[in-house]
Amino acid sequence: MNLVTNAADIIFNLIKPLNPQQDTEIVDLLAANGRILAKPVHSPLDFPHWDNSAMDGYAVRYQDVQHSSAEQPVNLEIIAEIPAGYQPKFTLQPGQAARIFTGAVIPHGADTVVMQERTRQEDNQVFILTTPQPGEFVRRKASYYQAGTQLLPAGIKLTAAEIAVLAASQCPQVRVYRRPRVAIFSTGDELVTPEQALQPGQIVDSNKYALAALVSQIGAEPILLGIVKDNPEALEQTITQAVNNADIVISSGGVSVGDYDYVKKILASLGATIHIRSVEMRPGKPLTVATFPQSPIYFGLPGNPAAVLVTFWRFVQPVIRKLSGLSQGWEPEFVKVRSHDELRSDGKRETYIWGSLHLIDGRYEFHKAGGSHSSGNLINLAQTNALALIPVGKTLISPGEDVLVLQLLSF
Ligand SMILES: Nc1nc2c(c(=O)[nH]1)N[C@H]1C(S)=C(S)[C@@H](COP(=O)(O)OP(=O)(O)OC[C@H]3O[C@@H](n4cnc5c(N)ncnc54)[C@H](O)[C@@H]3O)O[C@H]1N2
Ligand code: MOO
Ligand SMILES: [Mg+2]
Repeated sequence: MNLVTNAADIIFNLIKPLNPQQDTEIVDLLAANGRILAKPVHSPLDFPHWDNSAMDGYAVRYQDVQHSSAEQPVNLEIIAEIPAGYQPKFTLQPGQAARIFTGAVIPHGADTVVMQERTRQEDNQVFILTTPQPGEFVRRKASYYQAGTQLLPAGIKLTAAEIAVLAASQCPQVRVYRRPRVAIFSTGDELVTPEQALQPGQIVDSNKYALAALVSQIGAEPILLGIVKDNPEALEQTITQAVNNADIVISSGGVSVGDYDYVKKILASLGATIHIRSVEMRPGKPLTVATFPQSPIYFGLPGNPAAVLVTFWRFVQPVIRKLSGLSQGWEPEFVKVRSHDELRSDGKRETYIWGSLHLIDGRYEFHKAGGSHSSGNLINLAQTNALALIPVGKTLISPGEDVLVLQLLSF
């Protein structure tokens, strides 16, 4: 049995990210939200594109106004007005000012803007009531970004700010990694779909829905292969179909030691290399991880619904994010917070307890979900957003004590 951290090392090292040459596609910027940039972007534009004003006011020559004050204001002749969107065609001479507005181009000769609240205008004269800083309120050409240098590196996730940057640099389309394809199926003779009437002993296949939501939430494409009976031939057929059509395969159920738990046997018979057979964690002990030559990775998640969610968050989510081309930040991140409740474990396996983080007086606090923490109980996982971790060897975390928590970020 592997410790959780050893299992994580083994699993995360199995993953090679998608190929930046072959595994990419071009998408419109409006469809790029959440996608991973596959190629660094360089822009031929400087930012700002030209010297421009940060304020509504007057463009002046600093030399003219360097001794100006409310008591002894310098007055300048207003020779022009420059709204945003126009290129001034004159050069400001000594003793002159130009009326200017935010975003408008600074005329030749001017080097400083005085905001209008610090001036007084009379006809075509402006009185400067303070001494500005040299260059004040001028947004200098190329001071934010220099044309030709790297604007955005490959391997980052595109969200609002990155998409705005790409739009501003006139990239209406962008090359991103394709979405990883993730095949999902559930195993078990007892499983039915939510539409089917339940017969005695049956249970709805909720794992499919949990996994489909998790996979799409992190930007991958779920391929839903349905319910497979606890039958070696059926399993063999579905596993073969899955590994030939996906980057990652996720099954749930059938990985423990029962007579109908066939997944490990079938994986071995199909020539897979099994890297993980069980992990010292609760829930999730019989987690099984294998690789096939034609597919990066197979996750046999334990069937219990809570085990599915916990093992997905701890192992599968980072794998999908690493595979998807994210160069940084794909690993699970634990934060230390105060526990509001008593948390208990038998101390034998690393234990994950679901609950939620609450902001109390500016500090996060972990609140354990009420109800049963059995790995068969799915109900109280609803509306949780964090998993608290009790390490091997520790049996109790008291209220007020620090605890490590995995935040269940949606993306
Ligand atoms: N003798 C032992 N028995 C068990 C052990 C053990 O070490 N020795 N481990 C237990 C642990 S821990 C877990 S976790 C489960 C894992 O079992 P399997 O992965 O073999 O899963 P199944 O037996 O097929 O199902 C377990 C449980 O989950 C329900 N289930 C299965 N699939 C779904 C689904 N798609 N949607 C909703 N619920 C599902 C299933 O009905 C069972 O109740 O093994 C323990 N046993
Ligand atoms: O690992 Mo199992 O999920 O504890 O019940
Ligand atoms: Mg079983």
